[in-house]
Amino acid sequence: MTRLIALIYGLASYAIFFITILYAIGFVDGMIVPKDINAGTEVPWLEAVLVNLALMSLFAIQHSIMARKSFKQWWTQYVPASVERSTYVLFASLSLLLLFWQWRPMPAIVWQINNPQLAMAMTGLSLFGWVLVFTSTFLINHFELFGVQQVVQNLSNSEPSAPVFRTPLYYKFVRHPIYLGFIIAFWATPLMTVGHLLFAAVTTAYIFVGIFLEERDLVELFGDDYRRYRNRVSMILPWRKSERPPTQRHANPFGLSGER
Ligand SMILES: C[S@@+](CC[C@H](N)C(=O)[O-])C[C@H]1O[C@@H](n2cnc3c(N)ncnc32)[C@H](O)[C@@H]1O
Repeated sequence: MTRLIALIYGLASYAIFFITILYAIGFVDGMIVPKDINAGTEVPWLEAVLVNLALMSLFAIQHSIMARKSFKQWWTQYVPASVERSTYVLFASLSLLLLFWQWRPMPAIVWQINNPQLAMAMTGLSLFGWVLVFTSTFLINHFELFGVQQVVQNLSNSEPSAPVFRTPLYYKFVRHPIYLGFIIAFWATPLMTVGHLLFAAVTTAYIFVGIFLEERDLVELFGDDYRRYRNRVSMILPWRKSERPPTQRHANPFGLSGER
């Protein structure tokens, strides 16, 4: 019975996440949803900046803290391990929904593309970013990332699968295609307002902090496999890294050579 409740909870959290990500596309790209990033009542700019920063910080803090191993160890004393990931997904979705609801528009224009073909190309590029995000989650393990695999395994009384290091397709070119997808989706817009710029800049900065924390955990989890991968494949932009032995990189972090 408890396992069935866990499954229903996991599926409900996944459904809320799915609605949230669809809303996020409409919110950022100004499509379909009732309130997008430039909609709503205008308030004094200082109030708008403070409220928007607080909303983004709430998401960032929740998202970073709940993803750490030490937090999970403490938290699973109170929450069954099988629903830990679903709870994380649920809290992240709720903090994003709060952001969409309470976001204060800042409509001053930073850039605007008036050429219809070019404007459409920018929106297309943003949608390509979302496709990159979505498809990359399947390359890693979509249902494990969003907690569904854990509640299904728990229902069938099987052991949770150990994390597997994967580098398929996009992961051969960049280490963080999901984050690259978000950056493209947030910056490629035909109408960049001050509010949208604040959103794109803060989330991009947060992504780089997230990468730092995530890679620390990945090195701990996968050891030399991840270190070698990091030496070989670039972080976010798909250009080839010059291959150098890892020892030389550590010994000589500024790339200064004593050789003449
Ligand atoms: C939201 S995903 C982001 C993945 C990656 N940073 C990206 O941008 O595509 C975060 C989860 O992916 C896992 N992860 C990241 N890279 C991975 C890889 N190459 N293989 C397996 N899991 C990975 C992390 O351990 C973390 O649980």
